[in-house]
Amino acid sequence: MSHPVIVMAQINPLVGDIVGNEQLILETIAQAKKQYQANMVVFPELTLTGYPPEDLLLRDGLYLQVNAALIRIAQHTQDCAVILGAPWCDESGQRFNGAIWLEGGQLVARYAKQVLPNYSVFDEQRYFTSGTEPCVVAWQGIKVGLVVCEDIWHPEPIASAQQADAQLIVALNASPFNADKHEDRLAVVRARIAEAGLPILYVNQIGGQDELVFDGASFAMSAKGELVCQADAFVSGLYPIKLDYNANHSQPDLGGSHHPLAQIPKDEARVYQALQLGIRDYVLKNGFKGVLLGLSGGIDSALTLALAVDALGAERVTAVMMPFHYTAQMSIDDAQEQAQLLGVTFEQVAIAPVYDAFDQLLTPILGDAPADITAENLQARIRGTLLMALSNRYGALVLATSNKSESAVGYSTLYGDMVGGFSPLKDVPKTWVYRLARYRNSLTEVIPERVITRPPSAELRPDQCDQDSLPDYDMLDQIIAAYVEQDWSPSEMLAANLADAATIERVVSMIQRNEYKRRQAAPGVKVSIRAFGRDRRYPITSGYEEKLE
Ligand SMILES: Nc1ncnc2c1ncn2[C@@H]1O[C@H](COP(=O)(O)OP(=O)(O)OC[C@H]2O[C@@H]([n+]3cccc(C(=O)O)c3)[C@H](O)[C@@H]2O)[C@@H](O)[C@H]1O
Ligand SMILES: Nc1ncnc2c1ncn2[C@@H]1O[C@H](COP(=O)(O)OP(=O)(O)OP(=O)(O)O)[C@@H](O)[C@H]1O
Ligand SMILES: NC(=O)CC[C@H](N)C(=O)O
Repeated sequence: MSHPVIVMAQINPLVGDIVGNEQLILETIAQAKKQYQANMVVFPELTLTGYPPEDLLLRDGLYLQVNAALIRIAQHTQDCAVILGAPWCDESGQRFNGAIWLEGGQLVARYAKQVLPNYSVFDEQRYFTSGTEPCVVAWQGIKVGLVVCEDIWHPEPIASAQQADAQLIVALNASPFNADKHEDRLAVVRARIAEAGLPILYVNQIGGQDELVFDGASFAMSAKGELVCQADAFVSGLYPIKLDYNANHSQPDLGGSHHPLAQIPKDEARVYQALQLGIRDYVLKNGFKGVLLGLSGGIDSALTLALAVDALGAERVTAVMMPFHYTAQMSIDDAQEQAQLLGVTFEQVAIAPVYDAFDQLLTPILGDAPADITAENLQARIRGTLLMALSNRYGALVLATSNKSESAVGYSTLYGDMVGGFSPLKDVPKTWVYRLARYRNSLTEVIPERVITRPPSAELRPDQCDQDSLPDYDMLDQIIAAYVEQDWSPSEMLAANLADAATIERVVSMIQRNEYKRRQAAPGVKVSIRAFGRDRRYPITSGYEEKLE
């Protein structure tokens, strides 16, 4: 008996572009047939709309486009089954998150996702009704059960497919990245295999979508829980797997793939590549020619620049140094050196004339007050205005450089260094900014060593240093992780010795007070278990306080 070939299609759809996604699906089917003689091609969750389509799911027109595309795609399934993700809407207006089986030119079966995630970044109960039935299809002498993403994180959907005689589980996923997610997925699929004893094919999408990045890293596990195929992370690709039958043909299993098991990057490399893909897809999918950013000689803008160049190529990146009286010569030198090392266009615009003009206009109103936060923020806002002017003229997106530590405590200027369309380091704590900078330099040195070793400063007043206003970053990041990601109380932080009582209370209060700034901040890639943005929804106007008991 021949061994049917199943191809996992790890692709990068564009949310809302149903015609473009149909084209990508058709090209992928053609390639899977030609290159691997595929008998089945499996795509990720909501392939046709991309994930997450959010309120596009509320538009009637979306379903018309999806249905028309399905009819056209079915024409290409005469000799090969195609399983893809698409939403549907029934006569009563209920919407379902579907896995669609196309074969022999027709729609053979349609499965409705049973477990709809509604936590963290997910909002599926806003749109979809849960399915209640398994969907098991006879194919090439075996029975194949379909599930969709969150289904696999719970025992019941696979148990019900098994009761309906499924012998192989095919899971369509849109599973967003966080630093631990790959291991979590392997563990969850192993747990399902331990319960059901069925082989599982896990197909994930890749690509950036606003605040999410999908890492792919699709895989297949045999009924014994062995990894028989591991796709690469962060790239599109086709991964063929042979279906093996044993002697009596009753117990099919997933056999080998000629594709060697991919190495999934770890630690800093993993986070760096996620950020790189998130930047690339945000910029290109939104139609920008390139990016620009203020390069200050500090570590945040240095890492942002390195990421941008790795994501887009040096020719699409411009760095702008905008010195003022408080800018040290070494900042200018280091910025220039980094721009040269990376081969990006480097512009210099001194901001003193603009600052003086503002000062002249404001003095009659404000008087001769000593330079305070007003003067500091003015410098940041002049820089923001200049960057936006360049953006308008060149069609380049401005990258903001704030990190997660700064966003947490509001250590950035509204309409100043917070300007920008995308904020790559938004979910990267300052301590990780250093780790990622060192990691990038371990590949090739693109960030001057002094940028990494000198104490961080906003250079908005003479001899300013971040640690004049903030606790040490090691301590600050521990408090932020405990409060924002782990939901610890101040008392728990004190008991764990994260800092002294006054520091804990001060940082917690700063995090609470600065929701208004975060709500106006540009989006950025989620890489942690809880990012600011959709993943953490707090009121801006709030009287809630949390103090030490
Ligand atoms: N609840 C609320 N809802 C809406 N808006 C609210 C608000 N509370 C204040 N505001 C507005 O926000 C203003 C205060 O915010 P903003 O003008 O940004 O100013 P502010 O937060 O007072 O100061 C900026 C801070 O960021 C630091 N910084 C700036 C630039 C770069 C860096 C760096 O190292 O990366 C650090 C700087 O040293 C300073 O500590 C208020 O004047 C008010 O207009
Ligand atoms: N002299 C400058 N020229 C160009 N851009 C600047 C300048 N000063 C500040 N900026 C912009 O404002 C952002 C915030 O400034 P800040 O000094 O906090 O960041 P940084 O210099 O990158 O890192 P660090 O906080 O470690 O010094 C910078 O990342 C940069 O984009
Ligand atoms: N699209 C989904 O259902 C995703 C939920 C799932 N737990 C994941 O993140 O992998």
